[in-house]
Amino acid sequence: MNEKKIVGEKAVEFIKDGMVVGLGTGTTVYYSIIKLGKLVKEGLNIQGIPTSVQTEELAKQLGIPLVSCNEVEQIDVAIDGADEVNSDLDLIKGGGGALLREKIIAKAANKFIVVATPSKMVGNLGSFQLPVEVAPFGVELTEKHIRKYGINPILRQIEGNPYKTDNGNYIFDCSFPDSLNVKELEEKLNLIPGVVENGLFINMTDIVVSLDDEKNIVLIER
Ligand SMILES: O=C(CO)[C@H](O)[C@H](O)COP(=O)(O)O
Repeated sequence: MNEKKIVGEKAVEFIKDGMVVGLGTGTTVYYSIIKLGKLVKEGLNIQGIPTSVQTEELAKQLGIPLVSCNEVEQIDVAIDGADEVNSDLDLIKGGGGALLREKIIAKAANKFIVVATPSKMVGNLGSFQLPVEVAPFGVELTEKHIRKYGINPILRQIEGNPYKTDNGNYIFDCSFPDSLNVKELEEKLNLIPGVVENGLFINMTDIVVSLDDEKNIVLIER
């Protein structure tokens, strides 16, 4: 049973003809995008807004018409994955490094749908290290400010070099103590000069598509 495929494809039922659709990034929403590509070939008329270069390339291969977020009046629905989802439907995202574009699109969407296998559902956010996107300029100063909150930031590396996002920035993967309130943490991090965005998505999710203990599809609404 491919859980990612099941939840990914289910979310596509929310997409109707004529919609502008935010296309998330990752291995779960991948199945939503593949399904959308099939439906487009069968005549579904949508415009997609990709949240990463990786998703843009996939959508192009599948023939999904794309549009820039600056060219549309509104985004009807955005579908995306998550690294963690708590019972308030707050999220940690950014494991794939696309958190900035994902958050811009999720915030702009009339409906934000998260596709999450049961392994992503947690009691408290924070077992997954929180991705924080930072400007390369002054990165060591930014790191010192992040540490002041009791957070332990580790610069994401790829082949011995700092990982670079699609926006040319770096990412700190941050472990933080349970005592920190995630709603406050989201705001505090973004007040630090040099922090571009963080992967806490608070009060943004409308629906989570997941599976229950019997592996039935469940729609959890906020
Ligand atoms: O936030 C993300 C990318 O920045 C992804 O949505 C998140 O990492 C989940 O990915 P996957 O579905 O592959 O587990």
